[in-house]
Amino acid sequence: MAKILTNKDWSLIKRFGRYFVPHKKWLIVSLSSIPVTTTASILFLWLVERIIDDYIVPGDVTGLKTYALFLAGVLLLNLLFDGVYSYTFSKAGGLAIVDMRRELFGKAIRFPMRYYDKHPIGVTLSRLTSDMESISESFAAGILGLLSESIKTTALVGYLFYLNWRLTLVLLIVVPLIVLVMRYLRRKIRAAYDESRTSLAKSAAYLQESLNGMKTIQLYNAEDEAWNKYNNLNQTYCNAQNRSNVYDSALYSIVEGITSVATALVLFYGAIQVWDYGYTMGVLVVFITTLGRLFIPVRQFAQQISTIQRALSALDHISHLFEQETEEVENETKKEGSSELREIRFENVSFRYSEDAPDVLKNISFTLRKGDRIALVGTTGSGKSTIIRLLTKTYTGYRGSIQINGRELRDIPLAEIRNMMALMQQDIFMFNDSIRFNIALGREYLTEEDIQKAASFVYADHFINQLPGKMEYVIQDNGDNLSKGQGQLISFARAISGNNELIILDEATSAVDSLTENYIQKAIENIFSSRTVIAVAHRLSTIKHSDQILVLEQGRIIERGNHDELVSQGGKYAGLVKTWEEKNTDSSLSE
Ligand SMILES: Nc1ncnc2c1ncn2[C@@H]1O[C@H](COP(=O)(O)OP(=O)(O)OP(=O)(O)O)[C@@H](O)[C@H]1O
Repeated sequence: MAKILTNKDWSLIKRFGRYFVPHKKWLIVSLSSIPVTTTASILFLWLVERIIDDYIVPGDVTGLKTYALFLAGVLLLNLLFDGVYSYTFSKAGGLAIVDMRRELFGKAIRFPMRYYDKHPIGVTLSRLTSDMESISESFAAGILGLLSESIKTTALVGYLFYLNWRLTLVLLIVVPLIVLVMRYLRRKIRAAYDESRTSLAKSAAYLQESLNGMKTIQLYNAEDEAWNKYNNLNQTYCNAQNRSNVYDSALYSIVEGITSVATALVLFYGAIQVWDYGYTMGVLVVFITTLGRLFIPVRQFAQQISTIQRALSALDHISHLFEQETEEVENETKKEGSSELREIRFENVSFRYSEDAPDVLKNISFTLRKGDRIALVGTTGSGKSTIIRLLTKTYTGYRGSIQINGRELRDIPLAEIRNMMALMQQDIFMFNDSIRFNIALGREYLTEEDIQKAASFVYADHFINQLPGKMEYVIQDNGDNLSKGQGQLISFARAISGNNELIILDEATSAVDSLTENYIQKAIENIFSSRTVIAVAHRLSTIKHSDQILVLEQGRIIERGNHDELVSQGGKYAGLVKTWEEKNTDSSLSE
């Protein structure tokens, strides 16, 4: 087996072997049954030889009956312990895989945002589902059989040596040939499996993306393009899978052929030995019986090699996920209340999303004190959201300095930051659960009163009270059964309920009906009058309520001041306001 598995495979096995440690009692029971089944197999051969030579050939029927009963007992014992072995081994494997899956999901929910920027969700999904499935199947079908069969085979070969070493050598002539074939095909099988796992993950990613965007696909009549793309990805997967099937079958057939040759050789050479050297019929029958039994594991081994290769390929993919660094984990992430905030200071902050990308923020400096309201205004892509992402530590790696209460942001634990601020997002994610759940979002310290208060503070109670079931109303499909404005009000209630000092408002640009718009404006006024706010603002009313407006263009702050100051300066901001006043059709200040 050492030649069949590479060093990398062994290190993968060692690395994931630790998941078996907590379930070792099942492994111990399982492994202890191997000596019993191995002894029973040899005992079986010995009994067959005795029955033939001592009772069948001389015609002793009474002794034959006793030995036949003995033989049946040995077979029964073998069956029983084989059962114990499979059950306990699968049990240990199943438990280890559940642990592995749990740990991997635990990691996946802490991957930094930049991980999900670069890796489609579907790929991670496929690692967590089909790769895990494949490890679990391979474990049950592959390693399970391989382990006990290799021990039994070794013991059987030892016994055959003891019976007739010449005949055993004839039998073993074919072994190097089998190993060579296995080594050659192993590489091919592994490559095909790697390709098939990768293409499966890609097609799962596309499937997930198109199911998410199904409404858009249908609205834009893009069904054919989506179908063709999925079909191509699926075809690539199918081809890779076919290739691995071809190698699988080739391996199986070649080993089958080689074992047939070995059987013929043993029969021929064995018969000569019986005639020329006076070996008993019993020994020959034992050899022929064992031949079948001996090559069953070898044939199985050939098959198991592919199952194991599939598992190793899946393990390899999964290990990349395990190696992925996660965000800082702190116990107090869900701590009640907020950390105190006195001042946030950006000094000459520049940032780019990756090494080879251009700076999207250039020398940004501003100060926000407790109680201040700052509005970030600017054209699309000017860097407003990026400032928010840096402040919330969603992205790290900025140049310059960002200080909160005099401490550098990169040195402040993530949990402390998250306790200090709450984000009201444009694209809020809604879970398929009640409105109550979607506001509280698992923060156990929030009481029913906190949730109700938060809803009424942001004027969400008006529409919630009209829904069937009120707070129990179940939100579906990421908010499809709510209007955009209602979704925003829930996002406000979600953010405000945590009592965090700083509210970060990423104002939505989508137009809502005038009644909801009215509630949204009043909610923002309420938030502005009670908290420290930094807002990516699009509504003129929001901007006018701010103490300081930062106008951004291509990653730089080009103007700063309050509404009146900026209007009187007659610059970019004044132009934006003028355009808005001329249009005067809606309240958005976006270009
Ligand atoms: N995850 C990302 N990876 C790489 N580049 C990004 C990423 N997010 C944003 N950018 C780029 O950074 C620049 C600033 O984007 P940002 O989202 O901060 O703009 P914005 O002012 O908030 O725009 P909008 O008003 O449209 O939301 C843009 O050029 C954008 O393409």
